[in-house]
Amino acid sequence: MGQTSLDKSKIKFLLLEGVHQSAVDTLTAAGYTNIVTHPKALPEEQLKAEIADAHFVGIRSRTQITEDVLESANKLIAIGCFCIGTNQIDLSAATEKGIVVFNAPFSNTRSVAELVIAEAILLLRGVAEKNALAHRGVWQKSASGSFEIRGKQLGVIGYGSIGMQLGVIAESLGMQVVFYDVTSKLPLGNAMQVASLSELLAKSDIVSLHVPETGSTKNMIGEQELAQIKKDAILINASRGTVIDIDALAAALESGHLAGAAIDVFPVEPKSNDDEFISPLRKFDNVFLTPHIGGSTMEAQENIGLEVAEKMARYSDNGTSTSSVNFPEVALPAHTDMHRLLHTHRNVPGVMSAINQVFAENEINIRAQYLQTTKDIGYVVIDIDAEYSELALKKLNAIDGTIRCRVLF
Ligand SMILES: NC(=O)c1ccc[n+]([C@@H]2O[C@H](COP(=O)([O-])OP(=O)(O)OC[C@H]3O[C@@H](n4cnc5c(N)ncnc54)[C@H](O)[C@@H]3O)[C@@H](O)[C@H]2O)c1
Ligand SMILES: O=C(O)[C@H](O)COP(=O)(O)O
Repeated sequence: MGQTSLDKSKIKFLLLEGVHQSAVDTLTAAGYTNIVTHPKALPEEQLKAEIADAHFVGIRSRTQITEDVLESANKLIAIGCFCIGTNQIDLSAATEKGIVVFNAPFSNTRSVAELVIAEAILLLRGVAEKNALAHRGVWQKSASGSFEIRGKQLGVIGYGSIGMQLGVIAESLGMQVVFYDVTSKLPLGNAMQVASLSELLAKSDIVSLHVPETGSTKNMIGEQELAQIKKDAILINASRGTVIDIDALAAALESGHLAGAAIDVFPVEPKSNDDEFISPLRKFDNVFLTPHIGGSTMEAQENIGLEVAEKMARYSDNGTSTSSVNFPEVALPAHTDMHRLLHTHRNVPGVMSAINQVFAENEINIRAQYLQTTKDIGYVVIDIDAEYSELALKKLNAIDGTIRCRVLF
């Protein structure tokens, strides 16, 4: 592990929302000791106060990192999302400030897929409703409306990591899988891509959503789409709450058009476990309502803790930004005996030439240089001899277009 210009004990990691102990252990093993943890998301004002002197923040899906919050985070160099979704962060504001965002793109994939399969089986057997009735003393032994999952058609909307994993498990249970995605995807097993959302909705016995929260997915299942779903089909959403128009879903359940639903994510979710969960779906016995637990298994949380903490420690130690969701990706070797300058800048003509001029004009030999760019920003890493790093840092910071520059040694 490389050393950082700031003593490791002074680099503050703020970990929120009960991030798994494996994250703390990983950071501690990497030599970081200033780790502040909170079991819950913080109210906005407290978040602003605590993030003010943090170099790294670790969150899950509840903490909203808005532009306003980032205004208070002047020392922040990276955000670790200990989950898949990154929609809770204003990514363009973070990028503008040169803050790298990491997530765990695969660690809870299996957990979500397993939950969806379990819900699909139980909904096809009417277990949600029969269980609720039994708790109220009603004995409803009947085969009517109960079906095996074998031979049924599963429609997956969003055939990414979770959608694909779900499709594979579903096929192993004898289901047929169709999927709809905005990009062409290699179908795993015998799955088949359909050309339109309408086609998928009209064909499927079970419709399951696995898209990210974006402008294009907002309310993608509304009144019109619900009407296109086969009568007596079931709908599952463990992606993001904004994807379904929840009032339209309540109406489709009220009318009996759908046989049931399983919803794990909601347009508005309680801020903490102490707050009441309010939803028009609460009255339906044939609907599984779960508190955003698709990825909440011990296995997933431990793996996520390890994965994201490693990414943050590596970025802190040597500048590696591999698998960041908003930054040019640079995988860096160790920089033994050298000082390493990390320069983030707007990707406009002239910046790289101004950077290289600093070294030419001051007769500083570049021992190694790594550059990656995205459309908007460039990330250049330059290794030089130790004696020049203070001067170079000052000069690089003065270049027009610089977002941020730091030095590691
Ligand atoms: N409930 C939970 O606890 C939980 C856990 C993990 C992930 N999630 C959510 O699940 C989402 C999906 O996770 P993933 O790992 O499979 O993501 P992914 O990025 O691997 O896959 C998403 C897929 O959706 C497709 N897509 C995007 N916009 C679309 C649109 N408008 N129509 C159709 N397809 C579209 C993409 O092309 C991609 O194939 C995450 O973004 C996250 O919000 C929820
Ligand atoms: O994006 C995700 O991975 C899920 O929504 C899980 O979020 P959580 O860590 O808040 O459970």
